Amino acid sequence: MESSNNMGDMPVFYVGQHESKRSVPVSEHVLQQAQDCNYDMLTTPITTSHFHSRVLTLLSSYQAEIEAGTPGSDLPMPLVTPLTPADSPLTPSETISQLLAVTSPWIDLASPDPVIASLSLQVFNQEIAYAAFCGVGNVIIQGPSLHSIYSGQGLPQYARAIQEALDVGPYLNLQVLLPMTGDPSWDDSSAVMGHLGPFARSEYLQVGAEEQRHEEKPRSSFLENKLGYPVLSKPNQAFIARCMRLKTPPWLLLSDVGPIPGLNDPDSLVPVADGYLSASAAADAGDIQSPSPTPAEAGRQQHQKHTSKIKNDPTPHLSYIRYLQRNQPPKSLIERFGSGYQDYLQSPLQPLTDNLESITYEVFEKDPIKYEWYERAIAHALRDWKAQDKSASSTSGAVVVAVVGAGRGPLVTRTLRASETTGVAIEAWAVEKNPNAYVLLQRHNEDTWKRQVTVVKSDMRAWKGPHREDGTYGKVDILVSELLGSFADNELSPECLDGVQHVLNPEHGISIPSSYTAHLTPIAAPRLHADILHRLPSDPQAFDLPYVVMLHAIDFLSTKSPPPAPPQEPSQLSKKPRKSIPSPHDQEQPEPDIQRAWRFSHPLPRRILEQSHLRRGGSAAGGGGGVTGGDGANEHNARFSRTRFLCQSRGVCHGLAGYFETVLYAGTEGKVELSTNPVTMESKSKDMISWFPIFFPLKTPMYLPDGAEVEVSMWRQTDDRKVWYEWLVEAFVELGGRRVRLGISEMHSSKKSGCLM
Ligand SMILES: C[S@@+](CC[C@H](N)C(=O)[O-])C[C@H]1O[C@@H](n2cnc3c(N)ncnc32)[C@H](O)[C@@H]1O
Repeated sequence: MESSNNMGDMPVFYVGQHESKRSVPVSEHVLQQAQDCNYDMLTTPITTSHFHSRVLTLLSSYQAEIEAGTPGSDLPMPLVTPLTPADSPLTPSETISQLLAVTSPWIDLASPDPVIASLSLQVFNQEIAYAAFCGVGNVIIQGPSLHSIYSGQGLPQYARAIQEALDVGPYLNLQVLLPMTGDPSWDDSSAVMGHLGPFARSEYLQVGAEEQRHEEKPRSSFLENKLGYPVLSKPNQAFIARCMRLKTPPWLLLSDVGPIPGLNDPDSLVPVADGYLSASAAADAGDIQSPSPTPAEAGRQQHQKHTSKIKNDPTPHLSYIRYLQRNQPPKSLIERFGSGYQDYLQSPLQPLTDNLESITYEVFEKDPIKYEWYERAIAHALRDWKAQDKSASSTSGAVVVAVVGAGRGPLVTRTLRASETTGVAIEAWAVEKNPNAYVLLQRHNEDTWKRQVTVVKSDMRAWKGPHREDGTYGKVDILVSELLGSFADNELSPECLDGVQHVLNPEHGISIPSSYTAHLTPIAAPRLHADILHRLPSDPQAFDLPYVVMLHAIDFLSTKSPPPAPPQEPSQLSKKPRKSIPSPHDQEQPEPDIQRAWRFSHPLPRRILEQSHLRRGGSAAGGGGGVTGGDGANEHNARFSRTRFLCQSRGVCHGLAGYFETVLYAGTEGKVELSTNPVTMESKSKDMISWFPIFFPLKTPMYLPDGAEVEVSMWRQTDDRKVWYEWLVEAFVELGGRRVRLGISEMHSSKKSGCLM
């Protein structure tokens, strides 16, 4: 279920109330009372217990005939006659669209017994049709039992029923309820009186199926803290926090947490669950794990005081949820900046072939970290240069610094500032090939840089270096560039920097960045897959392209920590720590296994560039040509990696998430680094917003069972005219001590839409 609110900095929670045995029909008065108590919505059953009894009577007469000896083959299917007024509390009204209608939880659409399945389907269809007729917008449907999910038995029947319901009520939103447990023995039907499931005849049940069903205590997600207050475990809090940061956050439904207070006495004053808990409840609400440090007597007193407070709160579960809402951490910078971009697929920029618009530069320049870190790196490099007494390339003795690919000039400003703060004199150059940005660079030089910079309009690969008065060209001591894409090298930084390396001081020259690495991990991303699938008819290459995307509704398939432990007793919860991604709002996310694919560093060793020049010339000494075409002059920038990931829990792989890290400068004062890798971004460049991750999709999603191993082959290919990526995913399992390949993806290739050099 998704709300369409426009979120500000704090998530908004829409909270509904559900009673599985609601005794009164939901009238306008009931709805008003619920809203006065701070619920946003209510559920209503579509049919009554009268209808339920009618269906049970029908079933028992059928079974009586069978027991009396009539062969089942002689009997027609029992037919549920149309609804009567006594069968449903619903009627078309003004308020109906504000209600969530619930289909009967006592049917079993997936039953292996054809009679039970038929009765269930008849009930379900009548309910759906009547709810749609009354003008209901949202219908909640009990999901198939976990037993059917795990055995696969009856699931197609269930799925077909849902498909039919979508035809019967084309304007209905159907929400399928699924338990948050992975225990297949959990039998939800045993908790519902008069459920049709257990009436299935034994000849239709698979051997052992009955034994697998255990009587279950009614379960609750809520735990009691030491003061008796209902609270959620840390993992559940983290799950809610994560969901509430989605572009369209889900609604929350509190199920069987007590009736709506004050219904019998309209004049009574009911306290509103405003999210301000009593001091003691609040102190404890978020921390059910801490042992009570108070002496027994004091604890007893406090408990008594608190119990009376809970008694005075008629909706403690709602109060707690509102408390969580009030205490959600504000959105991080990247979340605020990227809101609206979640799971929105974009084509990667190609700043080498295309000339960027001013607005694109403006977006880059909003990053509060990237430029700051560059300034630090430049300042470190200048201090080291001075301290190590290196000779500079200028005639004046100033260190020559060139920003290549200067855009609108933010890195030039930072370079000048680094010189000022370190007191190291520099000669500043700015090189840019975009003619429009060049206009702004010149204007900046006049207006803000006091003509301290020499601005050059040139492709950096064609730039001969600082032009001297005597007509010669000098060298550059520090070459500053920012040509990185979401997968590090995908905007052709290696090719551009190779092309400008000839201007670098061959002895002491420094490149900022000095190196960068690409990283990847397999992910489940059904929403992205569906989006790309929709594009396929108009773009047959849609699965052969990487996309830049702010990944949101995804799961990391390979994590470093063990899979979630089974539910623990509240008293055990303090023994948690698993390693987790240090994110302010989601401490419980296990750390994904994100592996390095490859690395580039600058400047390149002299001999590698020399060989490249030889190959470009096409001479015999340059070899027999490139393996993917051309003369192979750029082949030193081709890469291949094979990485292996263990996926503890089953899932579906829809593709690969890609990230990068870069060392801007590593010197005597340590390293200055940037990272978009979720594992290291907090420690290396927290709050950096310039880059979203990259996504390499798989055309055919790959099912992975528990414990599967995923092997990713990734290539960076080049034919001297362009650069492209190829990727292939394989899945393996251990069977009887042997490693068996379970599946292999197509070979994906972005060659047709490669990045032009
Ligand atoms: C990602 S933008 C960075 C701009 C700016 N340095 C910043 O950080 O805001 C890369 C810039 O490099 C320029 N560029 C890319 N390849 C280039 C090349 N071969 N020669 C000169 N400029 C280039 C692009 O036009 C663009 O302005």
